[in-house]
Amino acid sequence: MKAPLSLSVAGPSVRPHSPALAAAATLVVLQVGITLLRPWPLALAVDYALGGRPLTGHLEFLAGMGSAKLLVLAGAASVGLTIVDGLLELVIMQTAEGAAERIGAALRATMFERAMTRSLRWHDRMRSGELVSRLTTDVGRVLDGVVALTTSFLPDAVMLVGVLVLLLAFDPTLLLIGLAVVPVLAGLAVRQRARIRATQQAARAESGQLSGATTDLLRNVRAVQAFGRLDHATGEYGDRNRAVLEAELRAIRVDARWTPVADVLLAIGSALVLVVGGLSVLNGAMTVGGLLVVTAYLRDLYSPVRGLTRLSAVLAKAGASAIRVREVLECDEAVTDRVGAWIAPPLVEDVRFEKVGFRYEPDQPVLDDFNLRIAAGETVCLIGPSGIGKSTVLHLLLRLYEVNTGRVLIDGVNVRYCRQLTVRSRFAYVPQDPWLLDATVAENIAFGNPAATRADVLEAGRNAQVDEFIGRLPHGYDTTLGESGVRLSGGQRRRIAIARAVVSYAPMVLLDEPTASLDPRSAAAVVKAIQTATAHRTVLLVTHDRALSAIADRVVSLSLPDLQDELAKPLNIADLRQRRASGRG
Ligand SMILES: Nc1ncnc2c1ncn2[C@@H]1O[C@H](COP(=O)(O)OP(=O)(O)OP(=O)(O)O)[C@@H](O)[C@H]1O
Repeated sequence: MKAPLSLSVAGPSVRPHSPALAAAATLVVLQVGITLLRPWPLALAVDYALGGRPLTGHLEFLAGMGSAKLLVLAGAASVGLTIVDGLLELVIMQTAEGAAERIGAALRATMFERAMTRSLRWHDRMRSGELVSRLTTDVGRVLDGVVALTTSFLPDAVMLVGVLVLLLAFDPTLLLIGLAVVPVLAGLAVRQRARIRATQQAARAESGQLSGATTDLLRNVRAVQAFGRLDHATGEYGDRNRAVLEAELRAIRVDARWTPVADVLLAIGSALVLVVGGLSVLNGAMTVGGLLVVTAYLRDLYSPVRGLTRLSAVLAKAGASAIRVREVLECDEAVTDRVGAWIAPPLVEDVRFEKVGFRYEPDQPVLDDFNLRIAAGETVCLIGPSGIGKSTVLHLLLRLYEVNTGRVLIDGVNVRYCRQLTVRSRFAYVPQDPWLLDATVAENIAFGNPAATRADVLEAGRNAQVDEFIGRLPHGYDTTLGESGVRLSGGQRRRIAIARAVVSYAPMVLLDEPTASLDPRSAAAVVKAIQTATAHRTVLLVTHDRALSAIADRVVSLSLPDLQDELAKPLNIADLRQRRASGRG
């Protein structure tokens, strides 16, 4: 079966919960046994209590009972079976659904972890809304498939076999008549499953696009309002929304068309049995109770047939979602550590770019034969026109992307052979967009160093000039910043990002346009913060700000390749320290 195979994507998350699922499946089989017993009290009432048939054979123990007592017994048995059935249903629901929720949580956690460790190249392509849709809706549908497999497939199959055996023993002719419609039904179910799967796949793809667009538009609500482009936003959302609606309606039409077809076919089978069985009753070849039992069993036979065809639709939907879940789980696009990767050196000599070539897209080189050496303790300012690749240089140092050619070295060791986490721990990064979380000021600063104490955070805040504005926030360092730090000004956000770098104690600080678009007063505060924060550290600074570039020991221009050889030369550290001491650094 194709759909269950695709559900194997949930396998590792299912395994720890397979005992619970197995228990649920066993109880469901027990429930099938109860269902198979349910027609018999009616037969007892009709044939023996009302019809006066003699109680012989395995019913002889009831022979002394009068008709009234037999009727009460039949009623009580019917109620008793219903109660047991209900209790089983309760336990099955709790066990299976509970296990499904746990499996869902585990699957989401695995997917999230997977997504968080994929390369930025992958994230550049995958919209975050699309990813959210896969983590939530698609995981939910895969779980529906797992639950349906546990609670429907096995019992329906057991029920089918059980009823077939009983009917075969009871009346093989009527069984054959009743089964006449089943091959037609099965053929239609197979075709239907393929159609449902295709329409569901299309609907899920459209839904993912809608989630992507929604996240993008909501994140940019400020731009939409500031530019008065509500028409554009609602237009784009409306188009995507309509596309989802149309795809879902198509999927519903395909799904719904199936129900009446199956019901009519099954009704034809029942009618044939009723006519032929009724004639047998009239001929005296069969009792009324017997006919009632056969028709009840036939209903029980059709119920799993209908159940299995419905299951096929659920699995088709789950299969479409499983493909989308699998795309995340099985994506191996990541910056990975080699087996036996080293701990990155402590950065006591230098960092070097040697003949580095890099491109985000195959046909668009960003860096080509790029060389740069930054000695430990040095502050280098990287300048160059917009889009030349300055931020890219910082990304390559952090090993957020792998270089295509050449090498990035820390103390002479290629970062490619070092564990990513240890490489990143050598750098404190202040990105152009400060990347603040929806957490408190203190939590945002401590993000730079999980071991930071409250005192470390406050000291970093002091050094990064956060103290200058913290008094104006309602709860000081415990004020929640809102999504992306919306409750702060640009300069305030940058100073928190600098405090985050300060608290990290990494030997080298990477700063990307930290004073861009700030007014002179805020820029001066940020420059002061940087000077305090970067004392005694190696610094690579990207800026167009003259005041800020003045704190550098060297300025490197990315637009002048002929300078690069000169810049790659080692710097005299003693000279550097002397210049720093004399106040030039
Ligand atoms: N994630 C990405 N995917 C594809 N191309 C990218 C990506 N990030 C940057 N680029 C491209 O790479 C080039 C270098 O970008 P980068 O951000 O390094 O430039 P920059 O010199 O820092 O520019 P600016 O001064 O404007 O910040 C640009 O042409 C940019 O379009």
